[in-house]
Amino acid sequence: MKARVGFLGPLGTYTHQAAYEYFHDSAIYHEQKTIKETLESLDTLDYAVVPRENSIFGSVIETFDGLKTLKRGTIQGEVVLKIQHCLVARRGAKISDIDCVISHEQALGQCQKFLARHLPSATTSSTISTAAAAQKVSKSQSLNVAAICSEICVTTFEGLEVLEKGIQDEDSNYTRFFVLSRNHGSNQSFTHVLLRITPRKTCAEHFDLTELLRTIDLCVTRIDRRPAPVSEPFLDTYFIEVAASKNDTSGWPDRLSNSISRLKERGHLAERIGQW
Ligand SMILES: O=C(O)C(=O)Cc1ccccc1
Repeated sequence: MKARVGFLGPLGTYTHQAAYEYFHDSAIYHEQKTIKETLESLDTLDYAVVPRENSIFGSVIETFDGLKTLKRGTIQGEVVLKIQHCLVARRGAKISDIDCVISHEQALGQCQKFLARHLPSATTSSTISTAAAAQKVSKSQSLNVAAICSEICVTTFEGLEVLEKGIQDEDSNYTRFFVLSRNHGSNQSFTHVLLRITPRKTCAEHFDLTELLRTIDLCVTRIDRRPAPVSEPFLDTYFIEVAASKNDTSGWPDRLSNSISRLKERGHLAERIGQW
């Protein structure tokens, strides 16, 4: 039976491309409206794919906000995609006609230099995804609005054409995506783990992040931080990615379990929300 995979839709998003890169024809793809809904789709689907971070614009906030309260599923893989953005408008529009550019905030952020140089007086407006922006331009009658999206959108939606290709601020533009699975996998040869940690409330003047990292005592490769889902002001949830070094794969699952136990002993909320 084919796996059922939820992704940030509609068809033509980069997340859709990342999902296809991972599952190819072995899956049936189910588009979801938002990143939050994509993560929640694990209630009924087997897998979900969401964007994690971009090499120009950084972490995808909605994804980490969704992971704060993830109820079902774990991260079991990642996909890295090279991203080439296009400026797309209704057929017949010229770049000088454009007074409004719409896209996902990540794509707008990755093309800031292009927009400042070529469309300095255009307004920008964010959409739920890049393909949602292309779909909106396709449905509109206006020649004054353009979307930033993948070239694929020109064949996915009617009446569109590419005004400019490769408009991202750096030629080298990559996005990492997480692949989540509804069921916990049995893969024992993982090299990456994502920990979700909400530190215990501290009476001290400052929360000591160095102490937290010392307690973990593993190779930390990424730290993301979002406000914790509690009413306490300035209490944060940390997403800490740890990786095994090449010559350290054998004992590392045990060292990881020990780290999590130590964190819990010190009163922190600590969970493993992915391993791949
Ligand atoms: O909107 C999309 O196409 C996405 O998949 C999110 C995104 C946006 C910009 C770069 C990478 C991922």
